[in-house]
Amino acid sequence: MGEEVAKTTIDKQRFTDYYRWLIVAIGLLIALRSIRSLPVERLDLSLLFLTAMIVITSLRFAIPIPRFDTNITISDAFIFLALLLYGREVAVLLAAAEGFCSGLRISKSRRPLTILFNSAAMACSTFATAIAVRSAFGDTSLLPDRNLPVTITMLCAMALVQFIGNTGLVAIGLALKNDLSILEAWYRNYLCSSLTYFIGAAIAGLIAYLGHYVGFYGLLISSPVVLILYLTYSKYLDDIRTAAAQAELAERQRAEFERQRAEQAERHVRELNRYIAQLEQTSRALKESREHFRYAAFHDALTGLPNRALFTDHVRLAIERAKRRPEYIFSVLFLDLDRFKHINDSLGYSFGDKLLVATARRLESCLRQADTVARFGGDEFAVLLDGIRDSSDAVRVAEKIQEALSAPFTIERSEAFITASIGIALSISGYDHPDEIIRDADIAMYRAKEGGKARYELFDKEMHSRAVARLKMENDLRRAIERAEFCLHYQPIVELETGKLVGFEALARWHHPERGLVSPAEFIPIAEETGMIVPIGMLILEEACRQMSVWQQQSPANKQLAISVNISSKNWIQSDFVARVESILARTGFPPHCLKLEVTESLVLENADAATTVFEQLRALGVCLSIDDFGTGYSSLSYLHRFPFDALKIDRSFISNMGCSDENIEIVRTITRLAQNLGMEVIAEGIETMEQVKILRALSCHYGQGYFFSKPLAACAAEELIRAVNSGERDFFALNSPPPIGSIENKLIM
Ligand SMILES: Nc1nc2c(ncn2[C@@H]2O[C@@H]3COP(=O)(O)O[C@H]4[C@@H](O)[C@H](n5cnc6c(=O)[nH]c(N)nc65)O[C@@H]4COP(=O)(O)O[C@H]3[C@H]2O)c(=O)[nH]1
Repeated sequence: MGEEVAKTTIDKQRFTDYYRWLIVAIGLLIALRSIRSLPVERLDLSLLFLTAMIVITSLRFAIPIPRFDTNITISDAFIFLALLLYGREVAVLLAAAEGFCSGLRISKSRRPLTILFNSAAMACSTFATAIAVRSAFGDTSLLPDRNLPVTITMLCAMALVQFIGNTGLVAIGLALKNDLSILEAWYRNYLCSSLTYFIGAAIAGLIAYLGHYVGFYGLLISSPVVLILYLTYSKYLDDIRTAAAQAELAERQRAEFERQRAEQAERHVRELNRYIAQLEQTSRALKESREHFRYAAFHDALTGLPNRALFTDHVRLAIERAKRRPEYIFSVLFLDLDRFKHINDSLGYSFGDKLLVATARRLESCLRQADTVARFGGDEFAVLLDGIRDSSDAVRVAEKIQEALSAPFTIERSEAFITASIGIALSISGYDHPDEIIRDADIAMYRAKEGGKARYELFDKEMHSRAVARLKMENDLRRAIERAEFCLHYQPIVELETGKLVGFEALARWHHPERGLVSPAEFIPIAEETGMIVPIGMLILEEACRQMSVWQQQSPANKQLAISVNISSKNWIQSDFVARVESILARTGFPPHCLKLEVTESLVLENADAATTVFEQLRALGVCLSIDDFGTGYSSLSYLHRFPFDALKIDRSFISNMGCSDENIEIVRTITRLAQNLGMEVIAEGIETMEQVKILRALSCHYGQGYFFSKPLAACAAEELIRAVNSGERDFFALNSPPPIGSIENKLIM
């Protein structure tokens, strides 16, 4: 391929050279002919000057035309002048000379053929011009005699033929060399140079005309003016060139500036795009986190169920709908898993969490799409049944839930069984606020718990009244602590063998301003639930120790009287409980070994770890510990040896039933033996008959308390009892001896 191109190029060059040699040959012939016909008689000094001018100007001077790729060569003008003044032969020879000299000037390669071709082309074109002008206008030297339009036409014709002839010959050479059409080569390279020919012809015409009037020397004298004009024009061109260069430089600088600005703008756009991308990413992340937070704010993290806030919102919408459409009924079910704490304690919190998640899924499976199940926290769930017909629909769902939960849960290869207590509240009661219906469902759920758990209860107005009453009691209880409305009653504890008074059990009473004495069975559970038992328990303990200390000091016979005080687990799990007991003993001066703290077995088991530590510390103080209501718990016997108990109180239910069956007697016997084997004292509670005393004696039970000996007595009555026992006026086994009735209330100042 490369070789082919090279061959083609060589061929073209060869053809171009042939052509040039042809023109050189023609030009030579024309030149020879012109020499032969040269009008020697007309050769003068002016012609010599003209020849010198042509040689000098064609060698040296060419005036470039700004914006056009061509020059005005003054030598053209001198050739035209020679034609006008001396005729064809002189003009042809001078043209050949001019072509040769300008060839030397123009040709960069200085190739002889190029220089000769240039010379020959000038000779040929001048020859043709001379013939054409002569044919059209006759003798050219007659110029001054002609009128102006003819002169101008002739000069134009002269310029045109010379232009076409000269540029045409050169264009053919270029076309051959560059493989172009002649017209295209001519058009591209020489069209714009036509101007130089016309200007040359005009200058020649002008000089010839002036020469006619001022003569050769006049022209010679005026030539400095021409030179000045030339130099001025040349200077003018230099200025233009300088200005153009400056403009070009400015343009380049501007272009460079524009380029830099464009680059900067592009950089800015890129940076902006980057920022936009970052912003979009940040905005996406913010949106995601907003969604996440929104979800987290309204959902339970463990089960993914709606939380209380979202559930309340759904209930609010249901209430509004119920107000708009009276026939619309909805229901709220409040669920609490029974004994879930035991599952957590025994199988661990992680297991408990998984069980809650599984429970959530089972609850969902029991409901329709329109219903909402939420987790309120812990083991509490709530269900909103949307659009039901009546209470039977809600009951059916509650039963369905209980049935679904009754199937065993298999988690981590362990099986767990749970039940739920469910409270149901219906919208027909007319609610204004979501909290009200949720509260009522909660109340009903508590009722279900009280009723034995694993059941449901429908909320009714009576429950509400009870709840309101309970709330009132809570408030009253708070006030009771501030106003010290509590007092203690004391129930004697008797040695069964001898009938000797060994001590008392302190039992709290609340002296309510409106209701009179309130039983502890009523207010202690509320105090425990609300935490108010903590301050109440410590007040009672202090008062019991203070009172017993007073009685002990009244008589030497009383020195060994002990006091048993019920202590709630909420009290003894307080970190400073032991320290507080110690300070009470110090304040009241009561001997620690006469203080017996009674704890309930079920509460001990629920807090087994804390119990072990606290009980050992209490034992270290010298305080005795009794386990109360023994036998009512579910794992009574197994844990007895784990804790440092000094005494065991057999629950009243076993004692009162002893007369009914031998079985109960056997139970009491077993408990008594077990306690004695473990080195513990045994106290029977709730002795009401002599027969029970006899049985208990036969079973070797040490101590007893109950209405048979005395009801709990107010402090002054108990004091009277002590005095009567000490004086022998009172014998606990003498059935007819009048018991001091504990009707006198003793208001404590706490
Ligand atoms: N039917 C019958 N009842 C008898 C007989 N003998 C005694 N009782 C009653 O049985 C309860 C014995 O107290 P408890 O088992 O510790 O049971 C107590 C105890 O668990 C709790 N409690 C009483 N006072 C306090 C206290 O100060 N602190 C704490 N945490 N709980 C207390 O309240 C429960 C009830 O106390 P009370 O109403 O005083 O009821 C007392 C007492 O009056 C009897 O022969 N027959």
